[in-house]
Amino acid sequence: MSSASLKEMRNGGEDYSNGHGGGGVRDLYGEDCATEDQLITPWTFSVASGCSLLRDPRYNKGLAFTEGERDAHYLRGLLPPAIFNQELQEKRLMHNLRQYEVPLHRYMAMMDLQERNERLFYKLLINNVEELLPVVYTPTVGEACQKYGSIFRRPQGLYISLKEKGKILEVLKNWPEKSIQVIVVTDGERILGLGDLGCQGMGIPVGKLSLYTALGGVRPSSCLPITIDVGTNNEKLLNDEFYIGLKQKRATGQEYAELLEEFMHAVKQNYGEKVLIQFEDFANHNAFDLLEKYSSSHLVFNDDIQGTASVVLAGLLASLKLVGGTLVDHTFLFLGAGEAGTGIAELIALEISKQTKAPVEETRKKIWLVDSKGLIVSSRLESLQQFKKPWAHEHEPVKSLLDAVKAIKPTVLIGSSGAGKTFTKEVVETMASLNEKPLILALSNPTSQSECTAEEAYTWSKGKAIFASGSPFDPVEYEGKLFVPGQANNAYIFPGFGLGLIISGAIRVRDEMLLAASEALAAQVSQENYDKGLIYPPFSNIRKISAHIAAKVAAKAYDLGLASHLPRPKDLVKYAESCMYSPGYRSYR
Ligand SMILES: O=C([O-])CC(=O)C(=O)O
Ligand SMILES: [Mg+2]
Repeated sequence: MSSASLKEMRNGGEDYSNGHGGGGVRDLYGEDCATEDQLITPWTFSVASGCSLLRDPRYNKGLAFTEGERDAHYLRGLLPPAIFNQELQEKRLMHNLRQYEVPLHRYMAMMDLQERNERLFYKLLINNVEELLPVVYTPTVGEACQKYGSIFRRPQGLYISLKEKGKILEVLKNWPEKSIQVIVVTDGERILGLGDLGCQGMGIPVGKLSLYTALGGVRPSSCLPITIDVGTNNEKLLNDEFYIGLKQKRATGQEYAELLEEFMHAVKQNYGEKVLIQFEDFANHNAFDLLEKYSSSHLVFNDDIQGTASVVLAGLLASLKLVGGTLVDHTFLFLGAGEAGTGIAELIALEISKQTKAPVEETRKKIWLVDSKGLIVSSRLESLQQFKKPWAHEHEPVKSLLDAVKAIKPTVLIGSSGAGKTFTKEVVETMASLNEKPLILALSNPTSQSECTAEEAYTWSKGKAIFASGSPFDPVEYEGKLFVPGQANNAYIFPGFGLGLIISGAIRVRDEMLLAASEALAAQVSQENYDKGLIYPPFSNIRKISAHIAAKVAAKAYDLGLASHLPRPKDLVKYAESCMYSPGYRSYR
């Protein structure tokens, strides 16, 4: 197939095919935010090329190429005669997907689609979000990471290993897209509640970024998934001949810190100050340090600490409509004092402090955490890791969760330990005996690590519990009544949060922005949702929800003087909506 050059460019645009294989129909995104309409004409040029156009997922439309496009782009004979519109393609693919009974097969079919026809992939994901979220994201993505070595086909992100030390800037330049707005990076040490999956953690940044696009409307071309490979301590992977990562124990200490430092520096040098770096699924011992170290010099966000905190706070604020009172009337008990547990605890304390004007040192006293050694109390202070110290309140030692529930008498019980089946029948029954409407959140992912199932929460509490979980559960019928569990997953927050940072050109993340995001999400829960006992709105409305979250986050960035995109748009919700990527096909004629 010959490749004839047929450029129609205005404004002296440049060829973004960047020497990594060319051809196809290319478009230029010059602006940080441009609507789809703006993107169609003056910025489009084409390099007619049949086969390479069909093989370029960003521009391929498969059977949806029109007669005219087939003529203009040398596609004649490369496709069967039928022409399908995108709706028919969507219908066909959804039909095919539903034939697979094994969730991992659905995941693989979706990944194939993403690599074949990106717009169709996003069309499916956006229009069938409730059905497909569990496929491309939690829980199936967890299994995909566990088996990533054997299902690996094409690299979907950048791999930066110890071998690239000293060359990270060059590695970043190998990525074909130049205008990056969001990076999700993991070092694979704590993938969901599944532990150290090393280099195979790549499924997580890929999955999170596909939600940035589908749920938050961030353009796919400006998203970059990265896995940092410093080895793994997972013996099974080290002994697996199909393992795709470095076969060595994890580098730690200075060696680790130096690689991360080089990475952070290279990212800023290559993409500037406004690129958002989302840390994902790092182990506790690195997550807190990295966030603290880089939050004053980079635009960084830790999804497991801050995103989870924001989504849980939103659920708590919304739940007050069902249980009454204000936040300060509640007592909180956590099982798990890692990133999620302490992150959520701190954000609750900040919100109570904001509402009551009491200092945060005081408001923390309503919040108790249990870790693997029992209740965190002041007599343990010396031996506690730094991030647990603020939660060491005066109390006698308590060993088990059940005893802690009995001693503290919480109104809200939150599981964030990554360990499944830890909310036992006795724990749930005790919560129900102490409270008219106990709030029980089983946040650990994927489903196998959930502290209890939705069915257990409802039956053991005799229908009294208000329940939400990190991984999705189906509705449960108990004594003739249907209970619909909520999904307290950070996927509600990070896409809209990131969009808010992008549209305002924010240069730093602040806690006030997280509080704003929580309040925005809570405000999206409708009376109809409350009537069903829900404390989160359905994911089917997520794009609208994300626009509202983005608007509140952007507003905060402007208020705090951290926004670099001036002037401030008048209607931030409308502006956020206008910036969102939409996956409809564009005409190449
Ligand atoms: O990925 C998810 O479903 C939520 C999350 O960040 C985690 O569990 O680490
Ligand atoms: Mg995570």
